Amino acid sequence: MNTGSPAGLLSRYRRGDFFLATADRTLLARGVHTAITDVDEFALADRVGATLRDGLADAPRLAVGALPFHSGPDTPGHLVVPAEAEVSGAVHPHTVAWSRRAVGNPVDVRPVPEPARHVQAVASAVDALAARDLRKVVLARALDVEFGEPVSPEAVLHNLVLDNDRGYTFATGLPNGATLLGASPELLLSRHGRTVVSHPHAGSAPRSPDPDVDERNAKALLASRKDHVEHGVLTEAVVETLRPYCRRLHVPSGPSLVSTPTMWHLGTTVTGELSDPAVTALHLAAALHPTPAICGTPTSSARQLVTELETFDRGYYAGAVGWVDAKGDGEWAVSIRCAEVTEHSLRLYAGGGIMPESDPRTELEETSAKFATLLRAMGLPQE
Ligand SMILES: C=C(O[C@H]1C=CC=C(C(=O)O)[C@@H]1O)C(=O)O
Repeated sequence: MNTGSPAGLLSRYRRGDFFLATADRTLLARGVHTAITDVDEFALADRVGATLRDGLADAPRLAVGALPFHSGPDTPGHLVVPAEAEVSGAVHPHTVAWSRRAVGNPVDVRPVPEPARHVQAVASAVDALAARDLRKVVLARALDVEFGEPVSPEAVLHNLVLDNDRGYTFATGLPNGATLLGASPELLLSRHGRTVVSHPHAGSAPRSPDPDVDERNAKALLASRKDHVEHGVLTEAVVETLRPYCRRLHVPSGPSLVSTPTMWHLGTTVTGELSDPAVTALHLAAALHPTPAICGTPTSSARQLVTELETFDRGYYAGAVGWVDAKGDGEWAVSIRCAEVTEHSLRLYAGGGIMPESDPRTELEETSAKFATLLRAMGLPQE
């Protein structure tokens, strides 16, 4: 694998490439040596593992790509062994002097569904929680932004990197030719040797430009029983999934406050030591996905309710984006705070966890606040 300057990697990113910037690493992968798609995520992990282990004399020994929210013939898990890959240190120390890139003016911005319909869906979800014995469900909505001219994913990604000096800023090509790009705060799973880490996020409050309001929002989140229960459901599921794979697991006694430029969240860093070092990062990501951060509990009835109440297909939103190498190491972020980019348009996605106490209007506002990550990178005002 080649090394280059982190800023050089971002400037060389082009539509269709894979790019991931984290707190300590920048990865750019280009071209396709071998594409591997599968609707079964464990089969995908096995096939990718076998391809990488067999040795690739003429390609980097890693695979990059995306898992969808729900696999199907049109949205399979999709990984690529790239033709070339470059890795370097963190990009963020280099971005201070950069200026923003222009993205252009949209000709149309359309919520999907209409906000009033999302409010109704949240109210129906609250009723369904009790009727179907669900602890939590995550409902999302979309925002379609149309441009009169071809839109530049390079410019949006540049601005996302500039805005987000933490978390996981990514772009990846999808099997339908579109690009998924975003800046997620949430680590589904990383594996380095025997060490595995997951950083589940649930429980939200918007950031505010007014420091007093901002602090008040953070304190209210830390004190909110509803958000702690919502977060507890998630951490419990992550811990229960990882436990059989780990000979040691460290789980903090409670969540801590996590900030992004647009949101406050509750997050818990779960750290484990693998019993069997042959289990790859992609296999563990497949085991964890979909967590209650983006689906609900119990998983299958929550997923059923999502299908009934949402009016659009999530595609690769609320899936995972990342890489795995021949050793089985890798890093997978939950694909939230993201958009699917086609030639002339972006579809932005945002969701929120619905609990029995959820207020439909507040849940609508939470999704508006979450859209701000992408809207800001596009130079557009908050919805
Ligand atoms: C589902 C999303 O966020 C998840 C991650 C953090 C907090 C969340 C919440 O408080 O609802 C969501 O579980 C999204 O951004 O689309």
